[in-house]
Amino acid sequence: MTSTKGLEGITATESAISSIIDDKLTYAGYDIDDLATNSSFEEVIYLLWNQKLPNKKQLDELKDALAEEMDIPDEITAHLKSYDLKSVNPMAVLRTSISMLGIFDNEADEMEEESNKRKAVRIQAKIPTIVTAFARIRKGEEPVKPKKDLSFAANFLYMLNGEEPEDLEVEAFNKALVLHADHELNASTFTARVCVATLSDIYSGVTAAISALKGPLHGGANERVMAMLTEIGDVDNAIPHIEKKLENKEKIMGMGHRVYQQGDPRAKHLREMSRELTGLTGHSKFYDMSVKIEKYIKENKGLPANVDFYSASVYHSLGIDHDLFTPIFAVSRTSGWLAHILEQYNDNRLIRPRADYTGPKNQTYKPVEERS
Ligand SMILES: CC(=O)SCCNC(=O)CCNC(=O)[C@H](O)C(C)(C)COP(=O)(O)OP(=O)(O)OC[C@H]1O[C@@H](n2cnc3c(N)ncnc32)[C@H](O)[C@@H]1OP(=O)(O)O
Ligand SMILES: O=C([O-])CC(=O)C(=O)O
Repeated sequence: MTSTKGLEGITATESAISSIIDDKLTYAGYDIDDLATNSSFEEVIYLLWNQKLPNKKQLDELKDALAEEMDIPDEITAHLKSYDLKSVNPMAVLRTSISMLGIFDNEADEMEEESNKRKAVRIQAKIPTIVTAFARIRKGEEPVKPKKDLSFAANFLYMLNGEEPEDLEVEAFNKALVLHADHELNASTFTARVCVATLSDIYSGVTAAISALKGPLHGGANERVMAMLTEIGDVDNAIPHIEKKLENKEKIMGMGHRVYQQGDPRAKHLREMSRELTGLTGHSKFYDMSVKIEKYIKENKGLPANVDFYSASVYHSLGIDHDLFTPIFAVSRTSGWLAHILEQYNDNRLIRPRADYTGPKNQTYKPVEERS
């Protein structure tokens, strides 16, 4: 047997949901540039789950179904109030909350397709309510009930801040949701598929995916980008700071990608949003630093910025707490995870690769008293 570290270059499944070919990303055949410019997040949810764009009636039905399911059980709100709120990691809270949500769903273990589709709507609808309720509770504020007539993006910002957002904020947030929604067989999506390929339930699949997204080499990079920019503090300090990190063999968060060689097509949209929003909110220095770092890393390491790099300064400009950046990624990526989970159930086979054994051989058991 020969193994490939990190499964690099291995094609592990067929999928009709999204593709990355020659550095071009499409969702069900639609170019990400087209979707980022024109579509609502709700349309993208429908697209990922059905591999076609909805007509008006189908879109309205999905919006109604999401609106119907946005409220969360009181037990989840009580659980969100039960933590040592200063030290808890919001991704750990989210991971636990989605798992707990399954406990309050009577059909959690039903495996029929229609039941799984109902649960997909339920999970997608409730995840923003959970993230925003937690964000408010830890500040000593009461959760804000969802407004069922707002768009998905507007509702998130409304539940987070308790007031209806400006159009520009909604537009930016919607675009960020669209850009993060799916990405072929990334680590968290693969995790979700491995989990449900055992015929475990959909809540387990999403909980597993959240666990994988949390790591700094994946979704957890975005909040670390912001920590780095904050530590740099000043545009003139950007390159010396990066040089020092590289000397210490540290990775620069938000840079590099397993699949993209030239560039991540999502990054240019987030770069432009960062330029605009940091300019409007008096945070231009974070954009200026980011541009310098991106250029330096490209020239010196040949690595492109990934989706996490500019999303950091975009979310910061929207006034969002830095440790909510990764949960927000999860709110969006849930749409992709659910699409992949449904696709996996639809044509399932257990995912079980092999390992090249490198440990000792031909050992003989000795009783503990005889061991040195
Ligand atoms: C949504 C997302 O998940 S996008 C990715 C988010 N993650 C990050 O931004 C974290 C920073 N980036 C990384 O760690 C990597 O680029 C990954 C994890 C994204 C991809 O990793 P891989 O394809 O496994 O590449 P790997 O980590 O093996 O790196 C290959 C080489 O490039 C270097 N490299 C890769 N990324 C970086 C980086 N961000 N900063 C500095 N060096 C880097 C590695 O040190 C390694 O160098 P070496 O060959 O001299 O040892
Ligand atoms: O595809 C990957 O490896 C990581 C990524 O960019 C994503 O999940 O959006």
